[in-house]
Amino acid sequence: SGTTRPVRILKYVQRCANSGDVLSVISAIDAYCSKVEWAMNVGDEKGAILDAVVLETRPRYVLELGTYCGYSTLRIAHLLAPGARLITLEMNPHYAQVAIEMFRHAGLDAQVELLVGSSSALIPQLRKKLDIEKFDLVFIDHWKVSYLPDTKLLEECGLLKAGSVLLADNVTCPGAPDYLQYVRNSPRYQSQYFPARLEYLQVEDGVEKSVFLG
Ligand SMILES: O=C(NC/C=C/[C@H]1O[C@@H](n2cnc(C(F)(F)F)c2)[C@H](O)[C@@H]1O)c1cc([N+](=O)[O-])cc(O)c1O
Ligand SMILES: [Mg+2]
Repeated sequence: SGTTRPVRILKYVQRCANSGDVLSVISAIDAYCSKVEWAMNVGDEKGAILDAVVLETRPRYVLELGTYCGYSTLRIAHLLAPGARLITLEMNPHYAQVAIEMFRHAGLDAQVELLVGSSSALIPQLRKKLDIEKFDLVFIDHWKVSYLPDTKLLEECGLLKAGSVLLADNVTCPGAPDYLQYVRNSPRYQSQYFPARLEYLQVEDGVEKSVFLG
């Protein structure tokens, strides 16, 4: 039909979730994607791991690679302290528009800064463009082949400091083997794996938390 999957998810949220209530938006997305059609949101099980890492990190500056419908953006934004900044990168303008509408429905559009473009174009501009020195937390959930090159780009651009936390989705399914090998074998990272099911399915996945040591 004429709509895209993100648009169908957004319409369901706008119809069924209470506006201004981020938790009802999050559960509406999970309800739709578990009952009606699967979508690549981090989901509730891995989302709870993301929540725990956000709460323990108490980040002031957060970067997300891969906004899609904004599900994980909302989970993160909901747990940030006032004054913290959440930057999310999306290269598909259509997905970006859906995400902005999703943030509006949740009442969090003022809490999130969404940039549209490729990571290779945007990451080198972040310091100058956004006046951000370093990120305390990076949630990586975009193209799996981009995890490693973009992590190296974040290092080269001086956007990580000792203690910066990288949390990567899907390191088991679909998998990011070169990224895993890098963060698990580099002396510059302390890495830890959290097994969890792939969103909305009985398939094994997991997230990798890697602390940059400087
Ligand atoms: O392919 C998956 N995810 C790819 C996710 C891709 C999303 O990240 C955006 N992006 C690309 N580059 C940038 C940047 F940063 F450059 F701006 C942003 C893309 O436009 C898309 O919205 C995936 C697949 C499965 N699965 O089970 O197949 C499960 C999952 O959880 C997944 O995340
Ligand atoms: Mg994912």
